[in-house]
Amino acid sequence: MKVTCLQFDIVFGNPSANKQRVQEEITKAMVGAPDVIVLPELWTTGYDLTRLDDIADTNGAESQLFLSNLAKEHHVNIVGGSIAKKTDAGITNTTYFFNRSGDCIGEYSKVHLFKLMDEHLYLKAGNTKGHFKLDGISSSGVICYDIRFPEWLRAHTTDGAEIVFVVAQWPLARLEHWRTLLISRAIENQCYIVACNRSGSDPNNEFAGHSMIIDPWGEVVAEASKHPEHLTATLDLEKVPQVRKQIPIFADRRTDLY
Ligand SMILES: O=C(O)CCC(=O)C(=O)O
Repeated sequence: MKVTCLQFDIVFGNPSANKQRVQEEITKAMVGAPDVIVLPELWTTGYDLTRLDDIADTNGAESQLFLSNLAKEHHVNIVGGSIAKKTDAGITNTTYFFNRSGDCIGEYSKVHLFKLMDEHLYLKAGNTKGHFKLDGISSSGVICYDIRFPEWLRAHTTDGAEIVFVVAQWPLARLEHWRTLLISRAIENQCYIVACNRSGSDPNNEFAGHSMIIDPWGEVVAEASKHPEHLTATLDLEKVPQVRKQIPIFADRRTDLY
């Protein structure tokens, strides 16, 4: 399974400019014939939280249609980063997953809101897991700050996830946390981690880039620079059962104690 993360700079508070950008980036990325394209967190609006009421996508409908059409047109699976989804219950930071036919095969709203970037003041937390099947492979998607909660990713891998996609706007100031947390989540869950971060900056933060693809042994298969780029790697999914057999941590867990 060949995966490409689209790491790019996001235009602050400008969904139409960002959509145009994503359309161009996906067209460019398809030259390498990936099976899966991954976008970063809040890629339509950026962290323009004070204006979300005006620029969030009602029911996520426009973003879903946009991504579904791209998936269909390019015959590619898309892990749709995340967008600000507005409903009567409030605004959530929501990711959608699409198969090659353009069907939406899953949806996940960030469950851990990041207070350091004021998310709790503008967003509502989700309450469900982010599972989906990608070309038959059990996969999950989580969002940025979620990676600081090992029990949340564990809950996905004990349900069977073999690939965990992470979409993010992770600041440069904590780049080493990003790298260490992602590698740890891969080692402890013996799964592939495919993590797509943005690059560039907004009025409040400079972002780290450094999208990463990590195998179930914790080896970094590919890592981007700080700058906009497409990060591609081929996942060898045989490695998941191999590593899980070699060190059987799922069987050895003491669920009677914790
Ligand atoms: O946990 C962190 O340091 C960064 C998290 C973050 O930027 C986010 O969740 O958007």
